[in-house]
Amino acid sequence: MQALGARRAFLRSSFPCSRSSSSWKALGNCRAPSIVRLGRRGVGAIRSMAYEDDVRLAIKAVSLASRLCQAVQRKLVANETQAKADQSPVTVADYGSQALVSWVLERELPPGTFHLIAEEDSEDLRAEDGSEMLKRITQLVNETIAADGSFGSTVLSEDDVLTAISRGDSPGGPSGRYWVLDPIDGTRGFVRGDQYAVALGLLDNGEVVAGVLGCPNLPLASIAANGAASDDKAVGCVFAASRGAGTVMQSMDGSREAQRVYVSSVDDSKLAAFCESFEAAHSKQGLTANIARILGVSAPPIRIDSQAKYGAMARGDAVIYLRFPHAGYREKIWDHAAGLIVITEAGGEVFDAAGKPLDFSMGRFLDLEKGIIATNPSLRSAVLAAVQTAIKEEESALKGVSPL
Ligand SMILES: Nc1ncnc2c1ncn2[C@@H]1O[C@H](COP(=O)(O)O)[C@@H](O)[C@H]1OP(=O)(O)O
Ligand SMILES: [Mg+2]
Ligand SMILES: [Mg+2]
Ligand SMILES: [Mg+2]
Repeated sequence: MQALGARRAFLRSSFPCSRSSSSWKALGNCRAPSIVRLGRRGVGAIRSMAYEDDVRLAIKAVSLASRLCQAVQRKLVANETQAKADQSPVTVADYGSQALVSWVLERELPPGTFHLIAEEDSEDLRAEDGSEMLKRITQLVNETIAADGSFGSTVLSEDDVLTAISRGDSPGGPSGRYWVLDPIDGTRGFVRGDQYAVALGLLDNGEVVAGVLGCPNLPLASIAANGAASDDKAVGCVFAASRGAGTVMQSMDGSREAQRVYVSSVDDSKLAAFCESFEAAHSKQGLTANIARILGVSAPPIRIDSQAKYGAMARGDAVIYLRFPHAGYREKIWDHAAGLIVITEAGGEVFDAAGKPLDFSMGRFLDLEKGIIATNPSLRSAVLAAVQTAIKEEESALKGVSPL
């Protein structure tokens, strides 16, 4: 286990420009552009410094895991995907990503301080018919570590991989520090060859204080609400945020400078594009169409898998995010922790259908009223009112009575 000094040295070697800076400029890019504005001073700046090393470490872990996912997505084969008990898919990349992030965090954090709440568990891999998959995952993890080059000649055994994955079983709760991981958010998008995200958040006493979203397939250029394609075809974004320090976006391959991003300031709902799940099975697209109608939104929905939506919204591609799972679905904290802080530190607000903030202090699940909504402060009341009207209309239609 490493001392804090050694840990700092590792972080500096991972992010060569971080030597002297305590600002967001240090996040993986030497030449920060003029649009990187720190803006906040005093308490905000002090608070942001509290999580600076955590964010840097999270970026390192998420970037490594994203590389593993990219390698798998390029040549995804059918026997690398399984169905879980709830019929959702899981791939070697979900497991590999979780193993890598867990292993890196455990290795770099001070002894005894690492607690992880993550989506996957190792049960199926420990079963007899999981052994081929475990072998493949271990190979992928070791190839990714070797290609990165910053961990010496480390080679993980199958047992190391199982241990790293199993570490994600923390129950969470209202006190203490917990890392929260969705190793691949949007596995259906990943398998389809579309959008997905590696989502890593940090909870401190039940509140999200930092988050990093790796979105390997998200275009660096904004997604136009009218569907028009940009000339800039580069993809691969990392969004990073921590309390009081704002949200930055940088390119995954490090070729472009980090820039501070902000949610849209559009305050006329008729001009506000909204984003939602690509999968109709994940969110009620009929309900969201009705919310859009009430708000007078004319642009078609921007449909993207995963928390990549939160990243896209944080930089202003869409002004509203609407998520209304079908009856019986329970939201998990790893599906929203990183995305929430990426949006809020970019100036947005995230709340449920009762207008309440999301509560991350209750363990692995979110207990909320009927849906998740994000928008900017100017549109909050109008969007919430439209959501509540549309839900009433839906309930009345189900009961077969008029809402009036
Ligand atoms: N039946 C379901 N309803 C809602 N969300 C689901 C359902 N099944 C899986 N999910 C999760 O929804 C998220 C995808 O979000 P979106 O619909 O916005 O793309 C993922 O976190 C996905 O889990 P997973 O992380 O396993 O992919
Ligand atoms: Mg899943
Ligand atoms: Mg998910
Ligand atoms: Mg997942």
